[in-house]
Amino acid sequence: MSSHSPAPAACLAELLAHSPFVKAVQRDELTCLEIRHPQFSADLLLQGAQLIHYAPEGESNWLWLSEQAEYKQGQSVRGGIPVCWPWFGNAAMNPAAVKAAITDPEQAPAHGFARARQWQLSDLYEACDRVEITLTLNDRQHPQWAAQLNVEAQFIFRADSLAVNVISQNNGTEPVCFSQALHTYFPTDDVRATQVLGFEGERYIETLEGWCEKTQQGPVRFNGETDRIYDATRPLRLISPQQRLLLQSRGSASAVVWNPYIEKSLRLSQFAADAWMRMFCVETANAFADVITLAAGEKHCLGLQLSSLGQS
Ligand SMILES: O=P(O)(O)OC[C@H]1O[C@@H](O)[C@H](O)[C@@H](O)[C@@H]1O
Repeated sequence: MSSHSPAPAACLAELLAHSPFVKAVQRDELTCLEIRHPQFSADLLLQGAQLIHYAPEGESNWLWLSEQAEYKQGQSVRGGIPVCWPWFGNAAMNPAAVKAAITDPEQAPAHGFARARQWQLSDLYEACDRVEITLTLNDRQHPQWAAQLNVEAQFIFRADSLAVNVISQNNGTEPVCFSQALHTYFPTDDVRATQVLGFEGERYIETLEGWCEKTQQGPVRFNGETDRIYDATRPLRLISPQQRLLLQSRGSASAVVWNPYIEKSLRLSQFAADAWMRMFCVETANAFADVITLAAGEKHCLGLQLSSLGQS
């Protein structure tokens, strides 16, 4: 069973009417593609190309989604996998080569503009063992962004794994430098009993201590506010009390590990005061020194794959 469908936005509902596994539903102001396959389920928002749910059949969501999540146009939903593009984090803290394409880094929104924009369904493939969806961002103009980059996001859902790829292509005539991240939120029963393995011995930037450089000793644990940019050279194992996942990346040499802990939680939107206990972010990135420069016509793929490590 399979179907290949180029899907212009105008006929989204019509094309999905023939889909065995995918339908478009409204979540308040946002359109969500609900994927209900016999082997897995997923919910993908067209705004931001933001995946907010993926679960193999019989399992709970592998992604954390805030119970206070709001589905409003122009604001990223708290949870899932926001796509930060074409700059990561505070624009002003990016290297000069990235800031060269940002008109006024002091005024630019955090994490770029793609996460708050409407993307379009451009390809859909459905089979007995997987669903593949490609979303394209057609509206790539922003007052703060002076470069010409195309971008699409591919999602490959299977019974036992999830893959997400963000493919950027320079369609201008000059080289473009940019940063980005797949800002994945993971659930945990208790972040204080959660570990991230695979950064041992790696250098990281401690953004909470004046962006100083440190070296990771042992697993990453969460005992306070955490906001670090790691060199990432190996697959990561995310070990929480109820879930053990393997996170593999491609086209990325950096990863951001984030938990707001108690005080910063109070300042976050769509975030309960105690939600810091139930989530952590490990973001597959091109950030800090690991930025991407594309010559005219060149492409780059930033990707992640999540699979289960089984029970301990
Ligand atoms: O609230 P936002 O804009 O989604 O950002 C959440 C967090 O995203 C992380 O990537 C940053 O390292 C944090 O500093 C930031 O607080």
